[in-house]
Amino acid sequence: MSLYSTDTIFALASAPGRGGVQVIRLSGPAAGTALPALTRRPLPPPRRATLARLHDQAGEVFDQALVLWFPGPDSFTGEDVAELHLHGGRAVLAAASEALTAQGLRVAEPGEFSRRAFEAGKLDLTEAEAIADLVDAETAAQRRQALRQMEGALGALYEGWRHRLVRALAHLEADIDFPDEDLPHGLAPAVVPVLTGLYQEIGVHLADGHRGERLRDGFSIAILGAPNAGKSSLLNALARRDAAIVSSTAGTTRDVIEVNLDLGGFPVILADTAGLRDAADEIEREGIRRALARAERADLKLLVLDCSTWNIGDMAEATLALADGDALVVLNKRDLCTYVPSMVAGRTAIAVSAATGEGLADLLAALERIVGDRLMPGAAPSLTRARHRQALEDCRAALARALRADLPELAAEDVRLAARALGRITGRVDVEDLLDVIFRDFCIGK
Ligand SMILES: Nc1nc2c(ncn2[C@@H]2O[C@H](COP(=O)(O)OP(=O)(O)OP(=O)(O)O)[C@@H](O)[C@H]2O)c(=O)[nH]1
Repeated sequence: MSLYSTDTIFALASAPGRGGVQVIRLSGPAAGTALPALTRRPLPPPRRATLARLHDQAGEVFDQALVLWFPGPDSFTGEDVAELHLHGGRAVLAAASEALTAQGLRVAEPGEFSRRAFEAGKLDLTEAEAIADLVDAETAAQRRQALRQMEGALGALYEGWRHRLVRALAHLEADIDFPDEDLPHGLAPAVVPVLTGLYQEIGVHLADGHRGERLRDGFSIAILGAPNAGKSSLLNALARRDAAIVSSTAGTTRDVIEVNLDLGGFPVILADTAGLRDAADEIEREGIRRALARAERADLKLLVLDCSTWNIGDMAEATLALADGDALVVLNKRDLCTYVPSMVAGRTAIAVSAATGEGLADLLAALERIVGDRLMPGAAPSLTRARHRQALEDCRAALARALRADLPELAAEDVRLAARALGRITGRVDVEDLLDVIFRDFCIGK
């Protein structure tokens, strides 16, 4: 249980500042007395918005507001909860905070409402994480993913797997503990297909190209190329603002400059980098080192070549060396070229002019397609955090050990570890349900 679970907490649930309405949420055992103390009236009927005048300690009315009462356990936190829908403004907020503090309520810690909801069993950890993701979502695809997770899709997938494991474990343990009992035959062998099946399913879930994590964090694209190819101009044109400095002096960009884009609902982080060449200047060399490091981490590289000066001999070798599977070739300055090749080094090239805007729509469409293919959610919910991935990898490693184990006792221990690893994702790590399964399925000892 939380350290503070007997405290009654309150916090501003809406964004601070001036506005039509601001919402203060209260949760805890004293919510049911704090609300009548403010309204000087009995509690309103549950879950019904009621207009009330709110009073401070001295009896002065500080606002006329809508109040709501959510008695526990049917509330977000599972505790008694009240909401004050006040007029938005600093003085009203200050008066409400003072009145609540005077009644012994305290300001909530960050995330404390969700934490209480988790502790009351109202949410699992994946759902709590999804609330944070929904609030942070900046694009439509991020919002959809967060909502799906908040509605429990990811938690249900992992809980489903955990239940299968717990069941398998119950079978294994029953075989170990009660070898002479009147149990169905061949229990332990029956466990093998369950473990192999789960091992494979988790493997497929993990091999998703990190789409859920990418969608949450943003798909990263690094713009690379020789100095003066027009990388900064391209970034500015795609971002529709002057984020990076453009100049005819080669070697202008020294550090990595990032802008966020929304490409067809998918979040993209576009990074401009220093032009690649053998630089004499120490700062420029550091810029190039950073450019290469950024390219290494990028999900996609845009190799920008100046089509007016370009020929294969001139092209910086480093640029070509970077042209691995995740690269798109862009021929810039097409306004200066009479001939624009459609292929470069065996790759399709997209010709654009960052100066006139020509070809940018084609480039954006190509990027949108690539990003969409890589991030589009599948039928099953995607894992969204490195924490989930780590736990699933631990689970899979434990399953592999269990399948290789010589003794049922050793197999059982690894299956237990595998189930715990899954439990870490949702926050359900209890073994009570294991006992439930044993007694329900086998009626051992009646
Ligand atoms: N005509 C024409 N000029 C362009 C185009 N794109 C960029 N330029 C010019 O090319 C020069 C270099 O542009 P930048 O965007 O600074 O090039 P960069 O690749 O970022 O250069 P570094 O920072 O040195 O690596 C500038 O004078 C731009 O105005 C284009 O499509 N057409």
